[in-house]
Amino acid sequence: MPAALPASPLLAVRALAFSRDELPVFGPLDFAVDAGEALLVQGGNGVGKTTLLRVLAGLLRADSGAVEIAGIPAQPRARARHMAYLGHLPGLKADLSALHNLDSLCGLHGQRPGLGLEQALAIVGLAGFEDAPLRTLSAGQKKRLGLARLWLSPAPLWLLDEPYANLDLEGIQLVNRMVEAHLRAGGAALITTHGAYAAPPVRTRLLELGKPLPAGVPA
Ligand SMILES: Nc1ncnc2c1ncn2[C@@H]1O[C@H](COP(=O)(O)OP(=O)(O)OP(=O)(O)O)[C@@H](O)[C@H]1O
Repeated sequence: MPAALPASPLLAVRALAFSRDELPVFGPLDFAVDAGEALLVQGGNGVGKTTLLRVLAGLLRADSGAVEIAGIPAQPRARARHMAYLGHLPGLKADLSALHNLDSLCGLHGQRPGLGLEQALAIVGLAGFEDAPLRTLSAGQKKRLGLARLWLSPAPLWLLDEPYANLDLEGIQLVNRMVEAHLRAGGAALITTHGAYAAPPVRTRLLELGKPLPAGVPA
């Protein structure tokens, strides 16, 4: 009997590079993330963490390199099915209520079965805020609404840009519990952070991005 082939990683990145105005922002980078695993993308301000996640999400085009999702080249349809992106601007509308925001995002990107919108709001501590317009929520409450959206997403690969920003201690623990449960269920997560202070206790790889020196600055 032939030996079983190893399964492809959920995300595989080869020689991925991105530059702006011919100045390198990151890369070439090679890494992989398996199901059940987190990749912590670390580095100081301006090293390219957000840019990397936006390239992976297909929001920016890389100069060179390849991105594969479960062994398949990351075309827009594969990205839409497999990736959920939580960024600084999580695609929420200021004049819609918390519930309507979730409803419209689930309509666009899908919703995992067996979990209601109100239930997701309660999980992130927003019970009672269903009808509140987004513009009346605090920065941390908006982040929690983004987390409810994430929790409702059926996508296995989470791209989390500074998920702890604006959250209180209980919110930070909520993110870590969500990541743990998502990985236990066979998902994976890329998490950008300035430091290791809030890393969830899960199987984790590290990707340290370094700062490219500005032109004219001595090494
Ligand atoms: N829209 C843009 N136009 C031009 N340059 C940009 C733009 N966005 C980011 N940059 C530059 O690209 C580099 C990487 O930025 P990026 O936001 O990816 O860094 P980061 O590591 O996420 O930083 P931070 O920790 O401060 O959020 C920085 O030098 C930044 O100045």
